[in-house]
Amino acid sequence: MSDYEDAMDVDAPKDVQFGSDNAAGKKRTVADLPVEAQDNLPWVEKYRPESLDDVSGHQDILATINRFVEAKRFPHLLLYGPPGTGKTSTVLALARRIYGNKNMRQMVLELNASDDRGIDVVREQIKTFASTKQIFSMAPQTGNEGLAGFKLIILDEADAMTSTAQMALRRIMERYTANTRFCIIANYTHKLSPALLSRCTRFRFSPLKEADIRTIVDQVVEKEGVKIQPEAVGSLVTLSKGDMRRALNVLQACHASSKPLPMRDAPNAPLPEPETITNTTIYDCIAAPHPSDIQEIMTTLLTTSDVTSCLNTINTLKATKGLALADILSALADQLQTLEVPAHTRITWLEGLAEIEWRLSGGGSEAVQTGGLVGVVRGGCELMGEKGVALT
Ligand SMILES: Nc1ncnc2c1ncn2[C@@H]1O[C@H](COP(=O)(O)OP(=O)(O)OP(=O)(O)O)[C@@H](O)[C@H]1O
Repeated sequence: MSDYEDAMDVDAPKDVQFGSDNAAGKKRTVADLPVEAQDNLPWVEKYRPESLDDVSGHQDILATINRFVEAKRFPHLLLYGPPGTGKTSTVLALARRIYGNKNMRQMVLELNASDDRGIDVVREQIKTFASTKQIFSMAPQTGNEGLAGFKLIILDEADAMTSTAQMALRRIMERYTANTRFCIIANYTHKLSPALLSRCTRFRFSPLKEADIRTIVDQVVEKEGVKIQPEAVGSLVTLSKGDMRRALNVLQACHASSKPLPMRDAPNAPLPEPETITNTTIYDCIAAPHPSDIQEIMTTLLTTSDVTSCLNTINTLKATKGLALADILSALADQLQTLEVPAHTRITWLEGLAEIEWRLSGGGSEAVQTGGLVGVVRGGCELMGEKGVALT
């Protein structure tokens, strides 16, 4: 059944499925699922914010959206920004606030534009949904009756839509503005047509601040009884680079791998305590180079003028720890930034590292670019002459 049919098919009996509805039309939430089913859910779904208040960070955006709801005036919305920052969660929480769980099913059409991105989807599914009149009286308890008179179409990953589909969409947006609002979600605005952009109020979801990720991670750690060292939480938060989905997925993977498996010959024997998650567990799970490895590479590059031995150090670490040059490059760039060096050395490093990253992303050879990395860092050091760098 398509998303559109799913959204319109009020009486269809449903199996227990996250986000689906039961026969009475009540939207199922995570809390309605049996405890066992909840345990099997990915934590990103289990802890997806239910209400706008549960969304972490983005205070200004949430305040503006709340004002729209209170004023009962709603423009078409465009939410854009990097993955895992809460765009979809915010729109779903907003829809829940306007319609309540019960009516969401009839009033919201959620399409993932990267699945159904052709012209047919825009012409048929959206058009039919947008043009049908709402035949339900809205639940008065939401307090948003003025807003609840229109339908909401959520177009996730809209930057994957073809340009023809985007052209068709802008006509549809105009034609059905009387009873429909669009929420367009995208990672990159440059892939959306300017005509579409000008019809929406835009909100940029920037990468989440470390404190905002930590708040949710701490809550999940407590609720799930995760055994994790405080410094490992710090590393997880930093390595997530503003992506909450990444933080929760890594935490769940580390937690799963820290749990002992039942013994084959004594399956009912009580299980030993799970191992505590450490910094190393986190770095291994993310496959990020450990800080001590980066320190070793940096010390060698800055203090050894023999290029061959620099190359050997990096290649040995890459082979024994399974590190990728791209990961070494970004971690090393972060570390080099912190050093006090003359401007011309810094410029050489910044330009050179950016060049290597660009060549790697274009498919450049790891071996050749590893040599390039050594050349760039050593070249910057040579510019300093005898003085060298003071390493702490
Ligand atoms: N700001 C946030 N507050 C609380 N949880 C969040 C937040 N952002 C992301 N999450 C968590 O990460 C998961 C993924 O978030 P969501 O789908 O909203 O991201 P997105 O920005 O729409 O990403 P994408 O661009 O990849 O679709 C959510 O289920 C939720 O658990």
